[in-house]
Amino acid sequence: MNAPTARDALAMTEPVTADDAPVDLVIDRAAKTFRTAQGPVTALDGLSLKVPRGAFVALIGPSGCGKSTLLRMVAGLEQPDDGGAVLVRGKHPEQFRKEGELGIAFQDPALLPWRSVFANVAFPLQILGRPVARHADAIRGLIELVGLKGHEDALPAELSGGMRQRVAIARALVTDPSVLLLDEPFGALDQILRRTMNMELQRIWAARRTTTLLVTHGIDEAVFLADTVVVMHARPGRIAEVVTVPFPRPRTPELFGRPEFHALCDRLAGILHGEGGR
Ligand SMILES: Nc1ncnc2c1ncn2[C@@H]1O[C@H](COP(=O)(O)OP(=O)(O)OP(=O)(O)O)[C@@H](O)[C@H]1O
Repeated sequence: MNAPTARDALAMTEPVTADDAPVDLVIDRAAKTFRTAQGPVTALDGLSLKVPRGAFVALIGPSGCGKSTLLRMVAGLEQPDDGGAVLVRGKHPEQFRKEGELGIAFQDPALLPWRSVFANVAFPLQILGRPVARHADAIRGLIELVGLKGHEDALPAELSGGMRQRVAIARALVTDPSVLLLDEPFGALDQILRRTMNMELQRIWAARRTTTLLVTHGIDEAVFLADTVVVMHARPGRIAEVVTVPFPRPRTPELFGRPEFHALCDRLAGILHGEGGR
């Protein structure tokens, strides 16, 4: 494993936003090399990052740079190699997840087809052994929050792709998690629906201020939603630059057309393609 770069060290020592919020997520020299039949594949190479409570952080980078591996580590689904560590609110991620403190939504909403919207949203509570009946009002409130009021009894097959993603987001929030992990949650949606979902996600995040880590291929989506964009490079996966997004909230769709928005997207694209971006 290589030593962390100066940039990684900077990202490690400074939270990704400037305020004094407590740190929710500490990623310390996280490295991951997979042993495959074709030889070792280094997905992550000593990546360090701190995320303060309530922040919205987007991870962008080329395919294969280790974004999903990193998210899976934060979810406790993958262990960092020796020498690295991930802590969520001071706890091991797996413990944090098992306590229902982590909400997770991936590109495939993976709803249970025989269960209604209500029952799908309730599912993580059942896994944790919590009584659904006692949380029924909260579940209905979440379904309303994601804009699906009136669809509580619908089956996944009766919903559009965007509606299914909203169910997945409601399900990720049902345990009232402290940290939300989203891996390309809108990747399968068309551009118009994606923008709508970006607005929805901003509204949901503003209502709850859950610390959020979003993996996306969409530079515009990252800039629209995040306080901070972490740009990664591939082979091996590491941080290229941590960029603060200066636009005030709430952000409206009109931001997508503004010159300063395009300028920041261009800068990020430059960093992604190794042009420095400054
Ligand atoms: N379980 C695994 N076994 C072997 N190699 C793996 C495994 N998981 C990931 N990799 C490899 O690690 C590297 C990083 O994969 P990862 O899925 O984290 O990248 P990514 O940035 O999320 O990619 P994408 O944007 O295409 O989803 C890739 O080269 C991938 O092939």
